[in-house]
Amino acid sequence: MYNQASAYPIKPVFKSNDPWKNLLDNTDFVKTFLLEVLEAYIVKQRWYAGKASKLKYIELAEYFRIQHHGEVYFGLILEVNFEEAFFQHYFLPIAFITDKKEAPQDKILPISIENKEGYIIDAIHLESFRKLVFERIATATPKDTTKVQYHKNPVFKNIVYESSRCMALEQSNTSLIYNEKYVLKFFRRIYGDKNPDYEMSRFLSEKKEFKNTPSYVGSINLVDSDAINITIGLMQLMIENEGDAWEYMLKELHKVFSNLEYKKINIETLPNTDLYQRLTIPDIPAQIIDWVGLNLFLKIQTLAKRTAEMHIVLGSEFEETAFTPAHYNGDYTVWLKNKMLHQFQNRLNIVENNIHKLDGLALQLAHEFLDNKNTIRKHFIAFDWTKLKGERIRIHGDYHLGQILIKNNDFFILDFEGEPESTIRDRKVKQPPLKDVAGLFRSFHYAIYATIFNNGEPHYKASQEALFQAGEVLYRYITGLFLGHYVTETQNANLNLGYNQERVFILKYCLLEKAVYELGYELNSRPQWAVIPLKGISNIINH
Ligand SMILES: Nc1ncnc2c1ncn2[C@@H]1O[C@H](COP(=O)(O)OP(=O)(O)O)[C@@H](O)[C@H]1O
Ligand SMILES: O=P(O)(O)O[C@H]1O[C@H](CO)[C@@H](O[C@H]2O[C@H](CO)[C@@H](O)[C@H](O)[C@H]2O)[C@H](O)[C@H]1O
Repeated sequence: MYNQASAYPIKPVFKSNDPWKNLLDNTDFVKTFLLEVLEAYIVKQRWYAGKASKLKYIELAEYFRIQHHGEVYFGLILEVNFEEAFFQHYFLPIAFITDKKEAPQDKILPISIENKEGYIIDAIHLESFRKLVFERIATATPKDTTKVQYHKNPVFKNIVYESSRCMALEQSNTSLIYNEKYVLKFFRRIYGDKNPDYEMSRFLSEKKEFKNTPSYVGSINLVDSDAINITIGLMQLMIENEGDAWEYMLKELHKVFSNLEYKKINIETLPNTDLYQRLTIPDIPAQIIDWVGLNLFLKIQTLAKRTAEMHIVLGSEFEETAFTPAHYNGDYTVWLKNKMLHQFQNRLNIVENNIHKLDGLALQLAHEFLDNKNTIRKHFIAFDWTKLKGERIRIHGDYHLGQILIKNNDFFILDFEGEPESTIRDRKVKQPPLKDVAGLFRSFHYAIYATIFNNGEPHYKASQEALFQAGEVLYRYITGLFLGHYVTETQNANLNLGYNQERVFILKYCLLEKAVYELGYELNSRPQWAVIPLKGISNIINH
């Protein structure tokens, strides 16, 4: 039998006399495959989101065939059950190959089928599978009523397969590039509903023709045994880009912090401004422009404009109820407070369980976080909808600099899947658009502190305290300028964000929420980064 601890054996671990196309009807095979192979395989995958929990067992929830003449692939929907009494679903397409050169990586299981020795592999590594999927989307008919439904935007006619490759990026799903022109994202973790990325992509690009997101090309949805529509794949036009806004920001900020010494700037005498004041470029003192450079401020202005345009489009629907704007009410408030308190309790627990991983400033700030738990809890409870007059709309939900591509000095917004930890229903709840703005502001804060922590002393001569001080001044001007443009744009388009005090209240509420969310994300996936949200939380509760 297969030993999970060892490397894959050379000899097939399973022999089947059934043909490949019937293999999943063989209950012995399914049992061995799930129990003895997939458990070991899945936990090593980049897209597996259950790493912080203890896997109990895997079940095959559903499977379907993707086939053409003699070519057969299986799409597996795996239900991963955890010791902590919850489950997650994953999509894994599989293929059988007899020539291992066909897929040098990611062999799941050596197997002998009808005396032919070979491997079961993740089908995305096989060109013939990628080609078949592409052709299915390219030739999709407007009304597909089969179990696996392929859809395409009618604008895309006569697309012929030329090439395909895996994107090979650090990402939570798996994206393929076709003809160097299209990106097909296979969702790995899947939910019993249409994926918000699919819904938002169709709404923004197909229905509203919003230009600053990749155009929707097509999709694959599975209609499961309960007639629920599950999104498996989303195809969009590829945006040839110069990198993402996170990389751009880190590069720019390194220059900005280097300028402190290069331009002999006295951090103590830098002019300052109030937090979350609406600014325009003429409001920014010459000394600050000289230090930071006008270019970065102009970029922030463009990003504010694109963000506002996205929200204006998302707030412009009057028919499709999934997108029509809503007002604050009691139900929303109960939902929000429950969610916040649950998330906060979970974060307290994560911090307590991981405090041994922290030292120095991070440890000090973690103690401050725990000591302030009542203050933070009160902040989350202090949400009084009767005082709020603005609108709630569908939002991006996980808006940060890593979700934005840069091309020709412009920004393109991607990945509308929503916050990874939220349930699929929660991700579709209409939220204040300022929640996205808060996501981005946290990202500016992250970029500033990542620059200080990553480059630190060897590069910058100033003390860490002085760098924090300069970083906070910079944060105030960047966010103020962003707000100035964002609020003006949305007001001109009659998107109601509420009155000034309301806007600042929502922004601060969402900033703390996001920083608390991030603390859990970092402690679970990269504890050395936890200092960044901890510093963010400290700044928010102390100002
Ligand atoms: N349409 C596109 N054009 C160009 N690059 C893209 C496109 N879609 C995704 N990418 C690249 O792939 C990365 C991951 O995409 P994303 O949708 O965020 O996937 P995930 O949900 O797996 O995080 C993006 O950060 C971007 O670099
Ligand atoms: O995988 P996703 O992109 O959906 O988002 C998760 O991972 C993000 C990190 O890649 C994480 O973002 C946090 O770190 C970013 C820098 O790496 C920073 O720009 C973001 O502001 C910060 O939230 C995100 O929170 C998490 O959901």
